Amino acid sequence: MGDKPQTDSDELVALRAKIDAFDQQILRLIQQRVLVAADIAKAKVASDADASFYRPEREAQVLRRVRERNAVLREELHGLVSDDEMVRLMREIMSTSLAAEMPMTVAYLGPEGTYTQAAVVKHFGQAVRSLDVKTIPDVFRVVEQRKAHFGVVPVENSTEGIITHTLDCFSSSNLKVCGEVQLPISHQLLSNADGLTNVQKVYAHPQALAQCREWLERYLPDAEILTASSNAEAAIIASKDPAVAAIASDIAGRLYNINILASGIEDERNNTTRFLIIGTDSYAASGEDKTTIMVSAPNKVGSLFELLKPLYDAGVDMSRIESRPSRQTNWEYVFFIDLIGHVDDQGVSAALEELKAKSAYFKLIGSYPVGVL
Ligand SMILES: C=C(O[C@@H]1C=C(C(=O)O)C=C[C@H]1O)C(=O)O
Repeated sequence: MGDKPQTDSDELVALRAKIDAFDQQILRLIQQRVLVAADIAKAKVASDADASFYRPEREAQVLRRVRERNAVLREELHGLVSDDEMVRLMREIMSTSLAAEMPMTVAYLGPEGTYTQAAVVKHFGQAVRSLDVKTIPDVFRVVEQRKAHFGVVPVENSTEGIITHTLDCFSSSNLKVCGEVQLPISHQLLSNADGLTNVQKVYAHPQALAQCREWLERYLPDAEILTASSNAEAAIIASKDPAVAAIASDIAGRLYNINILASGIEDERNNTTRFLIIGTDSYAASGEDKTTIMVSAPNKVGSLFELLKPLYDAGVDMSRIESRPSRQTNWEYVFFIDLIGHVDDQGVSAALEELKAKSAYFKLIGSYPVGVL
């Protein structure tokens, strides 16, 4: 390396010309793809003025096909782009396309920098408008009031289990689940303190505190532990006082100008949170779907067994069951059940009809594509 500007070899010049030619094609194809999507939007509105342009089931099918086709292309071309990466790129192209037609607003548990916001971007892509609200019930409220097209709420965590607050919101809301997204969660200890010994207080959302309990006991046994309404809220508090630390994401650290004192402090590796997408509409089957229902069994011996029997008989897989107090009568429960399949699938709909007939209360919370990203 000398002072002279480097001259590119003929080989490099030729390879760059190849890249330029591909870029031209990619640009043209993206513009053309978006124009076709715009035609689809017009056709949808022509057949139904209230039609929603966004179709989660179709997007899931497109992304699944990208994953399958990419696996074939990797073989054929000895391609280097992983299936996950290709799906993410396609997610962004669809996101941009949708925003060009109909900018969508998605409400989430704020403030900016929460994991829920990261889940919004993962599911809808960067082009979506995200609207931060203060609480999980507020997410439901703004979607009900049509101030946002969709909402994203956390529902369960692989370390800490169910987020009861979210399930309880479904009891009093008629919103439908129309999607799910999983996000690996890695927590950082954010603080502008000069080393761990100078941290006097730690703020975090109760879920994050629970996911980092062992780490805190080991490395900050003397710090006062305090809860915040969200991890990003905790980060804001920590940004104002160097004696305070917050448990939050690296995104929150960058956003609020706080250093990372320790990273990956969650007790379980593979710590993952599952989020639900909530909206006002139901959608058709994507081919690989889940259904969530809320039921209560009549108050007599063996009734839960009786209630679930139709699912068992029809061979419908139950992937989760959670019980919550009914909030009507003490010691009576409602059950939240996730099934594999869509309510329009023949086996599922027949089994659900039977289950409904046997239940004291039944509500379909939604059928939605199994998360692709
Ligand atoms: C183009 C459509 O509408 C929207 C855009 C999609 C896309 O860009 O691929 C897919 C589903 C919808 O969210 C469609 O329904 O096919």
